[in-house]
Amino acid sequence: MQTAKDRLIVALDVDSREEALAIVQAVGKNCGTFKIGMQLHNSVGFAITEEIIALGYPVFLDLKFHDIPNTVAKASAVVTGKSVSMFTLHASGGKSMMARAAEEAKQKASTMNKDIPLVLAVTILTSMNQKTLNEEVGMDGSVEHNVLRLAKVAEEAGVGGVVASPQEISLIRQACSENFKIVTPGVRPLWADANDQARTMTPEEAMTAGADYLVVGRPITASANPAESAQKIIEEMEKGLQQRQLR
Ligand SMILES: O=C(O)c1cc(=O)[nH]c(=O)n1[C@@H]1O[C@H](COP(=O)(O)O)[C@@H](O)[C@H]1O
Repeated sequence: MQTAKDRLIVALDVDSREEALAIVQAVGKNCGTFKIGMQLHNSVGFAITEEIIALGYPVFLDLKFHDIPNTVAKASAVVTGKSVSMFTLHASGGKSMMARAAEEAKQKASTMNKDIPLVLAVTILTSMNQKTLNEEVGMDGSVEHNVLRLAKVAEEAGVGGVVASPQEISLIRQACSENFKIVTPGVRPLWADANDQARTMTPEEAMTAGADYLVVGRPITASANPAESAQKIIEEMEKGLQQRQLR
């Protein structure tokens, strides 16, 4: 059974190896996985993923692939070859793109005799609200309707889970199978700024609602004491897990 700590993913949204390793050193004991996104990866390349894995931490490589199926499938094999534990693609790339990526990750992991990474489909970014989605992106309907629709397509395509806001967890849980993973950014303790996140919940609320993993960046990495902030978040997550077990 995974503890609250195992379920906390800390986003290393910084520019350099040194800044990333300083966070790893500060909060390594207080989280389960480190997420490397386009900022850090595009600054220093795969070296930092390899270094953090070599230190013994699982890495979630969040490059949000969105391209034609063949390109995304081949990129999925590349990141699987780097032994990442999770990686992302955009659900809006379509079913065939997601299916090819999941298949390629499976095959690559099998040739390397390694665990298959958790392939995660990003539904609707947590920074988006209804107005942006409808008027700028041009998707009709509510955010919830679109998240649910994309989550169902992702599950049909054979990926392992989705990235969505905590506000959509219960809807996804009702519509998708129990072992389909839900990873939620947009998590904000009451003591932290929302920044550019639009659809948020507290760590306790997100865990109560049924999230498998929470992604937290700035409330930890930009705080005066990252280890203490991570520990406070874990305690809030524990309360949520207890609520969930009581249901
Ligand atoms: O795929 C993601 O991880 C992601 C999807 C999404 O919808 N919203 C979102 O915030 N994220 C990522 O989650 C992290 C959130 O960071 P903070 O807002 O600083 O907690 C960032 O690294 C984002 O890239």
